[in-house]
Amino acid sequence: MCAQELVLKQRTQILHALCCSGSSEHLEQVLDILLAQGELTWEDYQNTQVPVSALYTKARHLLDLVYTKGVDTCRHFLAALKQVLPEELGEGLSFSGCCSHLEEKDECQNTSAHTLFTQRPVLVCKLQGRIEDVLQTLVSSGHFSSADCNEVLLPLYTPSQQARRLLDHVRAKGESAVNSLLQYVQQKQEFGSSLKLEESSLSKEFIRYQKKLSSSLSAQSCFLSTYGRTSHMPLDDIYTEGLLELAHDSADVHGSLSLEDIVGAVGTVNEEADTVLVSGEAGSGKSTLLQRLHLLWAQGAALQNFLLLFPFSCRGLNSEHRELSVQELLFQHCCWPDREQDEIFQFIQDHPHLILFTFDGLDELKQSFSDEYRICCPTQRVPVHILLFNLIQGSLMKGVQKVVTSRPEAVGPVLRTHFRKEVFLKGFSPSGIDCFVKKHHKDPSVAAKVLESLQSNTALLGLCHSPVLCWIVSQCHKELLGCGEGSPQTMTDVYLMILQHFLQHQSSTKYTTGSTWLQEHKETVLRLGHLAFGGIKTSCYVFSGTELETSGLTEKDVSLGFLIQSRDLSFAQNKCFEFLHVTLQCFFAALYVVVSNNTDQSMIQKLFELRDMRETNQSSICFMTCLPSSEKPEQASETTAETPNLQITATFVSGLLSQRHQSLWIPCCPSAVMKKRTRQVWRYLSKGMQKHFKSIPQPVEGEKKSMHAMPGFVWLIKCIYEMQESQIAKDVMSKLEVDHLKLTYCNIGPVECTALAYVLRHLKNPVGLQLDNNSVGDVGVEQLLPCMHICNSLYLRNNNITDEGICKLISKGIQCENFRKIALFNNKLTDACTLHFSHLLKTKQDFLSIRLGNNNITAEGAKHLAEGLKVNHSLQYLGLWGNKLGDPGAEALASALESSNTLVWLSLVGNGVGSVGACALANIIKNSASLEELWLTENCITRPGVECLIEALQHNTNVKSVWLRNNDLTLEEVEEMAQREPRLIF
Ligand SMILES: Nc1ncnc2c1ncn2[C@@H]1O[C@H](COP(=O)(O)OP(=O)(O)OP(=O)(O)O)[C@@H](O)[C@H]1O
Repeated sequence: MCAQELVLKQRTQILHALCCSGSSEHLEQVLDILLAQGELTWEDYQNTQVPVSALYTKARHLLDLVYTKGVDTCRHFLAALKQVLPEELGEGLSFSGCCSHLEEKDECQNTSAHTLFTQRPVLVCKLQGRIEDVLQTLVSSGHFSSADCNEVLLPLYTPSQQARRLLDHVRAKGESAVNSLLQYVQQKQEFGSSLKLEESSLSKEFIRYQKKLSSSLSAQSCFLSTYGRTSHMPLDDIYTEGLLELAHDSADVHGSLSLEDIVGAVGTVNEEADTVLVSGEAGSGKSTLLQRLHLLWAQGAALQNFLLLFPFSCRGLNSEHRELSVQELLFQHCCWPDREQDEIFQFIQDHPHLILFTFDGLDELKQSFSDEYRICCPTQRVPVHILLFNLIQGSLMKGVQKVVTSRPEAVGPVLRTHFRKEVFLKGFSPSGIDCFVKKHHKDPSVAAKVLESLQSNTALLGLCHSPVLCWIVSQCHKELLGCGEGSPQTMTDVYLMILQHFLQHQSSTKYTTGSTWLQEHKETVLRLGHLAFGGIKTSCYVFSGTELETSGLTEKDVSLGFLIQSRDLSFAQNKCFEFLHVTLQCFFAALYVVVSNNTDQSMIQKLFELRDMRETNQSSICFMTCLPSSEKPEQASETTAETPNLQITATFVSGLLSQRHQSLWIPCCPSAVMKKRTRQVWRYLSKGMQKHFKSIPQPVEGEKKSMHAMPGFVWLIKCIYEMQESQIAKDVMSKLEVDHLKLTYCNIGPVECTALAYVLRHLKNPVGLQLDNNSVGDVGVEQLLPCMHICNSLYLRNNNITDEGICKLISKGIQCENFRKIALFNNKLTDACTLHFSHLLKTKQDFLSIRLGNNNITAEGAKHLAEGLKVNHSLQYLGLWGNKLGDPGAEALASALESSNTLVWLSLVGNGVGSVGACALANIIKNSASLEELWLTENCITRPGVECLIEALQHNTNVKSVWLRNNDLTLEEVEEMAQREPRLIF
């Protein structure tokens, strides 16, 4: 069949292929090609591109046109179509044979204006992303006015349409303007020879490259590395959703974010920035989350608006010592295009919004962030960390979206200004732990036993919110289920369990007592410890064969499974190794510090004093000053990225020196040395705490003495907890004299709650404990119970607490003499919790304040509360704003409180109580001798409701204000009533 017949026969399919996307882009590309080939004249082009015509009309016009022009034009048309829509044509349309006899038209016209035609498709592609620059050149050369520029830049045009309008305008301006444009193009090095590029080869090569990149990503990310040699666990089988929250409150998000939300618009705080930060503690699952994103993209299951995804690991980038350009970075570190490298890179530059870069573990990068050295040229070669910083800031490859992961401590204020938003990864939720354990153990009876043992050991359950610890616990289920009374309580216990698990897995001997297994493997542990410690000191997480040899590691040591082969270093010539997880490296480093006879005595001092340096905000690296200069990393410009791992190491040192583990060391180490090391750690912890307490400012007269904890405080209490030495907790805490302890926004989860309770229970005097805006959760609440007796007030705003947590909290609180106030707004409470509060009110006749704002309490809950309020003679403050009490709820509360002689403050803001509710509440005003403030803002109250309140106020001089803002009243009503009763606040 000839081309002309084909155009006629397949008219419907061709029309559909050109227009079904709704965008005119495909049609315009075909027109560009035909214009370039001289198959269409400028007049033909203009007749087709009549601005007011619909897309289908234009396409039909083109089909008619090429048909009437004859078989040759039809052949060129079909070839152009195939070039623009190769995929489409593979499926629906077949033109085989008809495009094969294309002959290049020998054009001998040689004017510049003619070049605009012949090169049109390439110029359209190349000019995108540079339009403003070109326009500036044309304005400077006097060829364009600002009105011309505005016409080109009309916002309704897509970037490619802007490029076409630019070419058309330039053509209309004459030869000189055309020359000026072509000169501009020639000057740009990257245009050069690529002007001769065949568009068809780019699209084909691009698709080939995309496939290569996605299959390599799929291969890299389909298994989890922690399962290393023990088993191959497909990510799809084990991946469990973690808790993802925005760092900044956002009205449009409640609860956890989805993976796609990470790159979505939700929670954006800086519109100008292209980089999203995912931050989370060690082992919270940041790398795994990125791995999941990569896999989903490669499988075509998510992020499909990105055509290319380039994954980087900062750990891998540390080993790149060459200077690279962006192009080299992308192609050499991620995926090499077999052909058309420059064109593919040009495409990336021209379509930044279709590209995603991910950078895992910014905290592991040896150089700290600095924005001193700015570059914007993608072909400029610079050290890789400078490339990285410029990409993050957006001075390079503006518009490309980037996702960066890091521990929170490693991100300083300057770097933070470059983020579009920050998302916290908070590890597993309680149901996540459940789900993970069930996925890990295919045998449901084993999973059930593991979960049961976690429920009976809530300290361990708290630890399992961290995915890496949940993995260890699941991996060591045999040890866990067999350990009876000595079930792990601390992070150190859990890591000792995995140590024992791996060592015994390889050993033929079965040990019966704890001490023997370590003694047997002491040398191996020390060799691994030496390697780990050397790495932690210098922020090195990847080791060459030579480094393994220097630490004396044997093949057998390596085969134990603590070390795995690095996969980030595809460019490295030789095999490299890394620890299964960086926290395991910290653990081995700590083992080395504790057990080795060779460690410098001052090592412990350096580990613990590092803390002080950070607390006093000195960014110099104390620990590093002790190293030989060859081992020092570059001067940190902002934060010391390596500090978190030194801190974790120090925490493990505290745990390993605990009295509970002394029996492990007796056969390996002289006990005098161990005692000395223990005393040393004890001293530093004690000194650290005292220093912290001394920094508390003296209270202003009349105010309570309050301590706002610095992050170092949380770390110190975690070390004390790891030591499991109640004497040290007692010694330290007896010196703390404050009335209020504030730990808001301190990343307090269940693990930190365990440590807090461990030390706070030794305080001499009761305190107010403020833990607002953390991730305490029900498990954390349970962990706090041992220190409830010392809390006179507890503030737990925004902490994911449910009725279950409240049930435990109240049953303990009732027994605590000092406990008088509780604030729980913004949690997940429902009517079920009010039964417990009612019980509290009935039982504790000295309770002063209950604040339950922004939960899900309805009239039913109000009725339960009323039961308690009726018989309570102490409550002064009751806050229930932002619930759903309605008028029945208000009525129930009013009847319970009307005879209260203690209630001073009542807030029912935003509860839809209406006028009926307001009239009922007026009875409290009428009868109460204590009430001072009643808050009824946003309650749909109309005039009759306010009239009741006014009437009641005439009988009460004690009430100071009744807040009535945003109710259903007219301006005139407000004015009139405010005059009648000045205590009404509108
Ligand atoms: N979402 C998840 N589903 C299943 N397992 C997970 C998940 N997240 C983490 N894990 C387990 O925890 C281990 C540690 O997680 P990961 O390395 O991702 O943490 P990280 O936050 O990147 O740690 P670090 O900051 O120390 O590098 C993983 O190797 C895996 O075994």
